[in-house]
Amino acid sequence: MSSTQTDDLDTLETLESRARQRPEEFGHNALIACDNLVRIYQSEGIEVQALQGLDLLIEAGEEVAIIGASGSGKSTLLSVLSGLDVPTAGRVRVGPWDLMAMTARQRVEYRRTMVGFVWQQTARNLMPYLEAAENIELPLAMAGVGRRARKARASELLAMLGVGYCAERRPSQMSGGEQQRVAIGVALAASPQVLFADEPTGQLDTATSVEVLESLRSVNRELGVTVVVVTHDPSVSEHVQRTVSIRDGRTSSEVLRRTHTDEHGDESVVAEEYAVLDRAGRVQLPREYREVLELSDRVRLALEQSHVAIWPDRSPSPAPRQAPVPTQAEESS
Ligand SMILES: Nc1ncnc2c1ncn2[C@@H]1O[C@H](COP(=O)(O)OP(=O)(O)OP(=O)(O)O)[C@@H](O)[C@H]1O
Repeated sequence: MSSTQTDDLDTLETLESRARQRPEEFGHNALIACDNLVRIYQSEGIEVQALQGLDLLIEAGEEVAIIGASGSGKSTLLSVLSGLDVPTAGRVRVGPWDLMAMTARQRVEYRRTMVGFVWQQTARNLMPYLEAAENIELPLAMAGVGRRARKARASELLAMLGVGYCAERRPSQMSGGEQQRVAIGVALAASPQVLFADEPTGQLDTATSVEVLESLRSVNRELGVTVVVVTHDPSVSEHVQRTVSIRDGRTSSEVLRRTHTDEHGDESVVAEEYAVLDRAGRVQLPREYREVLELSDRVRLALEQSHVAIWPDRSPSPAPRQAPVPTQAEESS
């Protein structure tokens, strides 16, 4: 066999083995991966697109707030992530669970073991006729955990959440903030990897809200649980490392808070805002920017050394470095 033939065979084998390999899934390292999620509701013959191709990756151990105006799609996203609703299209995975392909039984198992929930309405979180410790013990009893282990888990969680003194109180004997902190304990009873909180401070005053948010932070730091808070309240972002904004059913921007140490060793928290670039290269420009520069329909793009510039269509032509905007055929090639 000539060397050219051998080379050809090698190439064929390489090609075949490459074809057999599955392409790496979007966000395969993330704990939560939403890939191009679409959720369309049909209501009286009218279609509402609540999620319009939403991409979101959350790593294990993160503490994330998802914020957005009313109608932006937050509750829809939370229903999907909590296994209550199935999206119309796209992919969604939480840990090993493919939420698009779960059976009804798997859905129950997922909700019982993988994730915990805290809802806005305190009445939805706690049994009114049970004491705080009994509320935490209830899901453990249902899972067959022995009495002594249940009691130990309840007092450990109540102490960590700073409400050990409420152990023998019923919900009606506790403040709204205390009830929500006990609710966090109930959500954590079965040691889930992820805690979802839907407007957990919606019914609380500012000072009490801060206490509840600090409790969520200690859950994240001390137990390593990934915490996802969904809210319309932008001030929540001051209490979490990462805030993802949803607009029109898509992630639009993110704020990351990092601790910065200066040359004197003094620490300060720096918050930086980022726009989200989706997998197709789309960026949503903030409305304020669009309004100030009257950007609409068509804009000019230019590739600079370290950034991309955007001009309104009516402005004079930018410098010759202007990047050619690829045609659709070029983009998809
Ligand atoms: N079951 C449903 N049937 C029809 N339309 C729905 C349904 N649920 C939500 N929608 C619509 O989908 C869009 C997104 O709603 P969603 O509740 O997810 O937003 P949200 O950001 O959680 O709002 P809010 O903060 O007010 O709860 C809205 O236009 C809403 O009217």
